[in-house]
Amino acid sequence: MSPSQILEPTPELSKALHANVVSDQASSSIINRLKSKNKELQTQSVNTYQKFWKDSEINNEESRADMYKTLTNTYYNLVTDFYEYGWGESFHFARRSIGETQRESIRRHEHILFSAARISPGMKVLDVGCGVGGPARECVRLTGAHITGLNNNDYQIQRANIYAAKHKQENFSTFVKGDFMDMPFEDNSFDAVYAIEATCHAPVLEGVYSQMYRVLKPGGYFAIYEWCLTDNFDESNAEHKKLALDIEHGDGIAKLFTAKVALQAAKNAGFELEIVTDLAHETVAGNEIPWFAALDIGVVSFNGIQGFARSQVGRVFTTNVVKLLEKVGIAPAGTVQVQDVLLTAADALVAGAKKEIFTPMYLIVGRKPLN
Ligand SMILES: CC(C)=CCC[C@@H](C)[C@H]1CC[C@H]2C3=C(CC[C@]12C)[C@@]1(C)CC[C@H](O)C[C@@H]1CC3
Repeated sequence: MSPSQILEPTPELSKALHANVVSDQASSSIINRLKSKNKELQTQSVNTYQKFWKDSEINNEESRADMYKTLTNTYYNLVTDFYEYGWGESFHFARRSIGETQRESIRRHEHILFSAARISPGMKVLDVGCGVGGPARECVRLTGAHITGLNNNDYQIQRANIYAAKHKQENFSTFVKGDFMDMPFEDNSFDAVYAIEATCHAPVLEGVYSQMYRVLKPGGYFAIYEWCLTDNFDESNAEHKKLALDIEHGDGIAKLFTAKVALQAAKNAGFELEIVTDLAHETVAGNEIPWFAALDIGVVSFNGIQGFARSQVGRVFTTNVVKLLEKVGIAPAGTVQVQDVLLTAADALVAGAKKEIFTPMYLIVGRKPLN
């Protein structure tokens, strides 16, 4: 396969691929969304994504890093509908306390970060890698700040705008298309910047953190949840390497970095660090249920569609429905592969968490010096 066979995830492609979906309402079902895709383009997008990981000249770390925009953008063109179906509007994990619902825990995890970033009413805040805007909408509700969501994926931006309209938040949020390694904003333009499980898509962490530093006003706060390999990760251990690769493949990540690299990158970017901790390994009352439990549910769950989708029976059910839809021509060819990629992600994330070699919540909070 040659890179010339790559289908670039341009705005035109996004329009053609999801044409009927974006004009649809916020809550259209996954079956309707799959039905509305441009089948040919969806199949070519699946093939493009898989080239980064299967037999092809771009199946290597260097190509994935060089082509991180194509890799991650294509990934989100394929998985966004599945994420919303099986997870919700906030694409991140959270620790849970006994009696707390999944949705409550997700919100609480966001509140922890908003409060660490000292976000208050009227502030101008940047959400880097905002997904379909779930955390941004919660930040508006909680703090009364104005949020700019930066995202390089056109489809997610369109979804975020649909949700903003549904929640009557158009005056409190703006969603901007752009690359977080080269942000389309002036220096010193935001009062606070945060990123939730998004900067792991960068080919170089220092690159994205330096951009966050540049656009932040002096004295402003930077707060992130980073996906990292922990100190237990052993580069020479084949099982560890395979898990890291499966997480990368399953989650659209060019390369996972260690917590040490992330910490050094934040220092090099210029931040004065105030909090650095792995929340996955913090034993604090109120967080009895680990983050990965949401993907390790057991045989079956009747806790809403999303709980069911994540259970063993739900996973098999979804795979079989997608197979059937693909067979009868309702879903584009390749959709089963997308579900498979996601199941690879789920298994590798849970295994990586249990071996304590991976965390999705390495918390780094810092400040841009006043002078
Ligand atoms: C990729 C990054 C940096 C963040 C996203 C984290 C999570 C929201 C996703 C990671 C694995 C995903 C899976 C699903 C939803 C979103 C994630 C938890 C599904 C439950 C969606 C429905 C599918 O049928 C199964 C998926 C398993 C993995």
